[in-house]
Amino acid sequence: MPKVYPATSEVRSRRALLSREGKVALQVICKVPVADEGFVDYAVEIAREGFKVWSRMSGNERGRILANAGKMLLDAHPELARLEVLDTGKPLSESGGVGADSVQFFSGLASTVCVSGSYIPLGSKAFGYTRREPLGVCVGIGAWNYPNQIALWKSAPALACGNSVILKPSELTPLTALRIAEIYSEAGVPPGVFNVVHGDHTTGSLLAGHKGVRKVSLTGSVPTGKKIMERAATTLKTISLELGGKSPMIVFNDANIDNAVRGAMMANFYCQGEVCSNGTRLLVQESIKDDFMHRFCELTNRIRIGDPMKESTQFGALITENHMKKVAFLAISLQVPGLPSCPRPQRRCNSIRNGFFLGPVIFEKCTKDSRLLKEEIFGPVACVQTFKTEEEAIEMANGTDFGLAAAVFTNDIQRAHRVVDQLDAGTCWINEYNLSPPELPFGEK
Ligand SMILES: NC(=O)c1ccc[n+]([C@@H]2O[C@H](COP(=O)([O-])OP(=O)(O)OC[C@H]3O[C@@H](n4cnc5c(N)ncnc54)[C@H](O)[C@@H]3O)[C@@H](O)[C@H]2O)c1
Repeated sequence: MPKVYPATSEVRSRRALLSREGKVALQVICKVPVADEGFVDYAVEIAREGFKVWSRMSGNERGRILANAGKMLLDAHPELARLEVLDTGKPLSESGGVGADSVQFFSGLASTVCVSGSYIPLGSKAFGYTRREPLGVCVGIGAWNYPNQIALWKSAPALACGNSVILKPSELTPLTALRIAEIYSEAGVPPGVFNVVHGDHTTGSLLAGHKGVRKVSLTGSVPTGKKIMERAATTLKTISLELGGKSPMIVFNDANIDNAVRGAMMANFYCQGEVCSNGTRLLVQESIKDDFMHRFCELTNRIRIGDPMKESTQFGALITENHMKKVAFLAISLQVPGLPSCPRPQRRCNSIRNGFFLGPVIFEKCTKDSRLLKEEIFGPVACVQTFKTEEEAIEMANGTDFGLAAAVFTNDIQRAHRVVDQLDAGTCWINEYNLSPPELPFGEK
């Protein structure tokens, strides 16, 4: 059952919304309580009780309940998508049922991979065996860009393996987690097994350091990852960190250029560029650069920016005013010298008053030591560089501290795998970008 805690202080979720008439309004859409130390203790206690029940059930029973939840989450997709738009400002067309497929996938593994161990014969007189056992209370701490997906990607495998979960969504996007908790509960997940605790970094820090918690999984920034690592070390708990990115997308001159441009659009402007794995460093072979840029700018100029609740909108608002200012600052003031190659959509954004809108920007003259190429911007800013040889492309691609993702676009299958083999990145795509089904692992190397 979702727990409701009395408020000690409040986080206000403030959003710029475009109404159906196209008018813009800044409004408070909800207030959520911030869990303090007492509430965190309470949540952990409840989750420990839930764990006793859930971990004793067979994998098959857990799988059946999770399969129910997966189906109910899919059915609730329109409602969850609208909540996600309210939470994030991203367009409805991109707020799809991401995450429900993960619950369905892990429901199928609950009675097999999640619980099975191995049998090891030790001669005629003995044998040994290994068991996969649930850890206990697992905490998920989420970022604001994909609240629905993060809640489900974190909870589905943990629940399938018999753990109980406390989810702390980002303080900027509190809405979907509560609806997800209701759906889990209606699907048959026992009380105390999936719990939502709201709050900011103080609540996250309390959870990360809590002695009753066995594991913390964070999706967030590198600085937060370091802090959680420190806090978790005080009680020697296991952690998983899904952090930031500055990923390369390499386009060779034998690639299908239309497909590569489609990939570059997905890798930079989907979800207003607020995607950790985005290919924001576009490395294009010199001989096709003009053709690539022409088609890339043409498609970028056609992006439909506007009311995120409209089905036809492709590009919504950034998460907060502060984030918009940070993205704009990095994008505009750090590019020296030269103007962006494709600033036209910016003019459309300027005509939308009061919203946190920032149109897509493409820079094609990025200098090697520019901060634009080094720091995660987490907004709709693409940086194009050129290379001459395969070796040069690999060296440029690996010139980052963030080894999250990468992609290679080429029609030469041998080259594709040869280059991927040398890329220092967790997820590598070939002639694709940001494809992340639940069957595949996702994340850092
Ligand atoms: N690799 C991935 O899968 C992935 C996916 C989405 C977003 N991200 C990354 O997330 C970042 C953007 O999200 P954000 O701004 O919400 O990140 P953030 O690090 O500011 O916050 C993430 C979460 O951590 C909590 N938090 C902050 N400080 C904390 C602390 N000291 N102790 C415990 N919890 C704390 C926040 O309340 C929030 O819930 C980007 O860097 C992006 O690349 C990564």
